[in-house]
Amino acid sequence: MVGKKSGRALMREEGLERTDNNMETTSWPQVAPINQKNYYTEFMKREDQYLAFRTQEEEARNRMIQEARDKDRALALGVQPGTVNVNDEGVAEETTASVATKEAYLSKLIIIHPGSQNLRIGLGTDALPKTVPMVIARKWKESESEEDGGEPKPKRLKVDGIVPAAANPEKWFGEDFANQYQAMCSELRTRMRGNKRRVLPNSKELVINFNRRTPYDEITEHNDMNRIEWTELPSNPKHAPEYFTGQAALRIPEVSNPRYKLFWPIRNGMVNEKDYRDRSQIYHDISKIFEEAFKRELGISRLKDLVNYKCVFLIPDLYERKYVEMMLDILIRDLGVGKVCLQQESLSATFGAGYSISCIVDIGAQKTSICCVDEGLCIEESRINLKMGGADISETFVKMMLYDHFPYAEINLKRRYDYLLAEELKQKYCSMDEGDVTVKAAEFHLRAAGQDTRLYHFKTYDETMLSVMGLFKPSIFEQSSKLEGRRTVIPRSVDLYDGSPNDPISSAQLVVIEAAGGKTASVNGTQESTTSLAVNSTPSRTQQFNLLSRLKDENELTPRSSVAGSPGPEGTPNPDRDTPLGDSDQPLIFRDPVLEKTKQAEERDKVVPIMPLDHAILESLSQGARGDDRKMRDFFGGIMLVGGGSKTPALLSFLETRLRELRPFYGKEILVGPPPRDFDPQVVAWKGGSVFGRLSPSGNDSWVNQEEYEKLGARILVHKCMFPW
Ligand SMILES: Nc1ncnc2c1ncn2[C@@H]1O[C@H](COP(=O)(O)OP(=O)(O)OP(=O)(O)O)[C@@H](O)[C@H]1O
Repeated sequence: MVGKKSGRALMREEGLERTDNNMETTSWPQVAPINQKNYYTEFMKREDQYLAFRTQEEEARNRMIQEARDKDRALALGVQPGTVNVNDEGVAEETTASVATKEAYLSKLIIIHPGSQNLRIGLGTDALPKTVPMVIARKWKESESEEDGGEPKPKRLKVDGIVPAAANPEKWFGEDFANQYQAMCSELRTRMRGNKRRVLPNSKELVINFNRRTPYDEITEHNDMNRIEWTELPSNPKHAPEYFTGQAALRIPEVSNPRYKLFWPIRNGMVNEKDYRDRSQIYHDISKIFEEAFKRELGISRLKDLVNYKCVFLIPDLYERKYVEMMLDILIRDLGVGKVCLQQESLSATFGAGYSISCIVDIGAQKTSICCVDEGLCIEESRINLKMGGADISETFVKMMLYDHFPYAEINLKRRYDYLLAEELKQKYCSMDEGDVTVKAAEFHLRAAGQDTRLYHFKTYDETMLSVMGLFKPSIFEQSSKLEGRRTVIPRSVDLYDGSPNDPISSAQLVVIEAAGGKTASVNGTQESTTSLAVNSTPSRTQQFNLLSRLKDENELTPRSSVAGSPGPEGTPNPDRDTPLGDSDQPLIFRDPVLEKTKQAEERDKVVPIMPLDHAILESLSQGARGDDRKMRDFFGGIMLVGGGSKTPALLSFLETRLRELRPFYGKEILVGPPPRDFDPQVVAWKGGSVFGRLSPSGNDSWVNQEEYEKLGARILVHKCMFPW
């Protein structure tokens, strides 16, 4: 029987071999293996397999059903619901019913724009947001001004162990500051002379002499018409509230019983790791600030009602993933908001202004962000985040005034009333108009809890302009503490699969960091040499993968710690590691991509990215235009300044002139403007969030609801963000 299989063999093949008692070995049905060559699967290939899309579809279906029901009900009542009627003059009018539905929708829409200094919050029905300080005061053993042995801000340097006497304030801030300040003064004088402005040689002396010898006047409390209402505490300290938020926190007397300390949970547009020791405290502080704002500013007294609300939340353009994840968790899980949608600040500012293409420069309190926006998208590579802003201007203004014998020599920005005073003086007197650089008389009231009001008279000269000029010469700003505590509380975000850092970074930001790395102070205050952080230095994922596979194929994987080309044990070259690959004579260097990315991220974290504002804008523009001259001209013609710092008088025209000087080729095409229609630059981004939130649910698919968040957490953002997550 050659060539013929036995019956038993056939049965074995089919799995039907029977035992001696003639029964099958298994009762399980035998499935023939499928041909792997024609293997095909639809797994994760259709939208309906993703929870995010499925939920959207379900919602759309439910909405349609609801609308049909509403329509039927309205027809039964004799009104035309949700339609547009054409009136006698042929003008389209929305019916009362549809307007009412819209109103109801907007009254359940919350827009939140948090900042380092201010929180802007409002409902969809509000024309403008409410602004509250983004601060919380908690019961503490000492107030912030008593910490560090009462070290004042700006810090007065000690000479031979003691702070120089008030008669010598020029020595308070060190030689470096003094030299820079003097250089800026003479530069300004030269510039003003060049612009045919009158410069009196003895202006500085006039100011110093006046400030040195003018005493203050005292006004008794009952004669002070504008006295401050301080936050009242119960006489029994045991009954004192655990915390205060917003304006009430700023108005707690310094030496209260019990003591309170102010915490600002956001710093430079990121989580404040300098003043906090653990993540949960930051989390709860932010949550409390939002909760109080919901109650006091929006009138939502019961948190459980928030489930019926939607929230548009504005995040920085160059956000940190951990920051965004924390905010989302606070809103959805801790506070119970029904739906949340994330929106980038610059994009939102263009929505608020109604521009389709623009370069947004947002000068806030502690950060200045720059980003080119084109057709509803932030151009990723153009995003820049500079760690400087209005707070630096305030501090530098105070330093310059003190240097020029400011009569209130004890000013300490860590004290609440002094911080508010500095803000007031800056906003009142600082300007970028050269015409304002004259000797001017000024005055202020110093109002501190428990003491009589003092009326100070003083004079200013060029301090008012030079402090703002710091935006163009940021080395005059105090940088030493800007990186304090960085990465001590919140670890860097890493990729779920390979563990490499995955916070977004842009080419423009890398250029800023590289430029700053060579000359700025690092965390420990020492000078660092420029580190190579250029975009091209990082191999792309495909390159890394190809290299790895080649290495694996050739069995040449070197251990992580050893690098090819480094000497062998006795300092001799290691032939195993120095083997050339293919035709190349170069030794193969295997770099662990994850390790390298981590190192680069660590290097970046050690540098304060500061750069003159005008140069940073040019860098962002060139990355945004990507070599397209027409785009470049469009961006140059639409530079919009927003944020509180942009309200400084004449800053726009000064910046415009600087940019035209730097790029004479584009000349008058360069236009720097405020938001249109006299919009407050501080709230234009919030307004854009409101515009975005008003889009009909079918036009906006970036809402994250509670159910999705419970199931997938922050991973849902991959499908929900309009920007790459
Ligand atoms: N009229 C004004 N002139 C000059 N500066 C002003 C004026 N009004 C507000 N500022 C400054 O603007 C800053 C606050 O701006 P803004 O509210 O945009 O900051 P933020 O959003 O809280 O901060 P960040 O953008 O850093 O997160 C403060 O430094 C404040 O002193």
